[in-house]
Amino acid sequence: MESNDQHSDASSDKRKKMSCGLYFDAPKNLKEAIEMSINFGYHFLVTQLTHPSLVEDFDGPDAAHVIGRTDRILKAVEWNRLILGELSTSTDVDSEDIEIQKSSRATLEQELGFASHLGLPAILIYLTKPKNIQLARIINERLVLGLQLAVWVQIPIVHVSRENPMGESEHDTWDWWNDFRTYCDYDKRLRLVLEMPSIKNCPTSEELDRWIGEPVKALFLRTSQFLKNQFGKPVLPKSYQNIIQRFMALDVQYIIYSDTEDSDLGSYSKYINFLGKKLYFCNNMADFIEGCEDYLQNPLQPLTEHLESTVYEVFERDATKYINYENAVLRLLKHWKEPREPVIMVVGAGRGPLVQAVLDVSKTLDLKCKVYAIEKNPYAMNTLVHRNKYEWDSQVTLVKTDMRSWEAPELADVLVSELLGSFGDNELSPECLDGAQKFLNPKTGVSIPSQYTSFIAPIQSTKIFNEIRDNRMPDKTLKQSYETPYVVHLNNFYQLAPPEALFVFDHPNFTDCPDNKRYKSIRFPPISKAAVLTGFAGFFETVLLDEGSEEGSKVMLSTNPETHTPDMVSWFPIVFSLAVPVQLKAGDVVRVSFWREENFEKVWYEWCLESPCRTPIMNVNGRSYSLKKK
Ligand SMILES: C[S@@+](CC[C@H](N)C(=O)[O-])C[C@H]1O[C@@H](n2cnc3c(N)ncnc32)[C@H](O)[C@@H]1O
Repeated sequence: MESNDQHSDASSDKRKKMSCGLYFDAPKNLKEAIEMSINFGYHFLVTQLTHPSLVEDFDGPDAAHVIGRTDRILKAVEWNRLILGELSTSTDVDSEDIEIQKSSRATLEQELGFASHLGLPAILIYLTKPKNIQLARIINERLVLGLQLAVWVQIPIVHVSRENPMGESEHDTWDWWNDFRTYCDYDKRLRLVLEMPSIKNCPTSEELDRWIGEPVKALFLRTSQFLKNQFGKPVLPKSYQNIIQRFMALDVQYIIYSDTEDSDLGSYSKYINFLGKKLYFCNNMADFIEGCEDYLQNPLQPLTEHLESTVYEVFERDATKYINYENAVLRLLKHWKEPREPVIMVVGAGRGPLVQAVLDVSKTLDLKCKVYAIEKNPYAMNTLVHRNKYEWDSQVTLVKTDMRSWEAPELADVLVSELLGSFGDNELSPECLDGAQKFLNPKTGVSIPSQYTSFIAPIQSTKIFNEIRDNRMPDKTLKQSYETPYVVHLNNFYQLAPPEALFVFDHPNFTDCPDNKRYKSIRFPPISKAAVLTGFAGFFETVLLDEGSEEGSKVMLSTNPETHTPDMVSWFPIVFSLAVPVQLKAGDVVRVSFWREENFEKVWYEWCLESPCRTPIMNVNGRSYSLKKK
């Protein structure tokens, strides 16, 4: 059983990760129960720590000291790896009855102590009603005092009243969970176990989206929820498969609870494994991005740091990106009518993929071009020199310089660049291209790209919030960590509204003094479900070439989820966090202000929430994060 956050298991293979646990009701012989479960293909066992049947053999004065079964029945490593300890379901620390409250608290505290004594990786508790504040206080106290194990919180995935129409009132079980984890300060040791609903009450796609933004650790399935195929083997109905497919991205585990007569429990774990492989292979992007999920990366500082070989290699694996660039250059040069060779300058050439794209177009059109490659990174320049000699027949003029200070020998007809970060302008493409445009023909010169726009969307991701809180860099305070944007392949998150356009940059920008400062206040549509706002995800769209207003006249790249370029993997979103999560009710309006600021040495963003509450402005004067211009 994996109890802790494991974002760092970057090389793990999801195909092997359909980890299944078997729920075993108070087995008399725990050792045998484990052996049987393992033989059936399960990885862990869920069972009670204490149970009346486990202590009934004792009487006399010693009986008062019996808590549960003896720890010597298993080795420490077995307790630690194989047992998820279910706490008593008969306790109710939130009871109205003071006596029940008191005795429940005593039992709960004893069980928590016993679970720690046994060295279990995790315990399982249930939320069965809306009010769990006493339970939250006790668990939170343990967490704050340094509880070593994870707390799995089991809850029905859909409203109780939908499962039981005779229920007294409408409850959203997400609210129970949200209250509970909020009282526990979003502690990352709290993980969710979601009970699969009855088939007629499957959650809506939007309800699922919100659960996907939660730290879901396991799905709880009853054997009665399986159908039998023509060979008598268990299979899940399509609607359950669809739910499982959504949660596979979170690497969830599965707990099987036997509520039927079927003794072949091995066929259930086998089926779940089969399903894992089947659903995994439906996701053709999985291999490319696996291991990066929800992992915080610092955005690149392209002007002050030289990119490394591995980074260039990752860019170059993204065929889609270069096919689109090649297409843009091809569509532009197709119309070349001048009686001279077009001058094409690739600025920020890296190891040369865009130079290659230009040379390929030249060959396709049988149009000789004069090609320059401008690059400031001496190590990338070394690669360009080799490629020019051995692959490009020395046709390319290489210039090792900062494009902003280059005195070009002639004007370019086309400037080709890819200086875009996850937020479009956040790797200083505007500043670099404004500096380079002095060697672009002012009348007819074209920049590829000609425009880019950043987009933002409000998100809920307590996972990212906790990653920032718990893994901050030693040289940063907590405040600085929240004020730093991170590049993240978002996985465990819920987007609360569609992305809205933020800052637009056009190239070339032949004004006297290009101004790349920006300010915009964005009001998102009212949110449809209660949620927790933890920050904003940033994306971009870029127009590589714009040939007019007709449909299909633009060559685009996009990371905006609404218009994402299919199969393009070069950019993950950027995340701007808030310093504290903000609770939102259905219908609340999120309004945010964003600034792009600059001075002579750096560029930075500031942001703050205006609605439904106001927050202090983050990253004032780029105090925690900025992009250096030199
Ligand atoms: C995002 S990489 C793209 C590289 C390459 N075009 C590709 O697609 O693989 C940007 C490149 O631009 C270079 N660069 C950034 N700013 C520059 C500047 N002001 N002058 C010259 N090169 C620059 C960086 O060193 C880096 O190699």
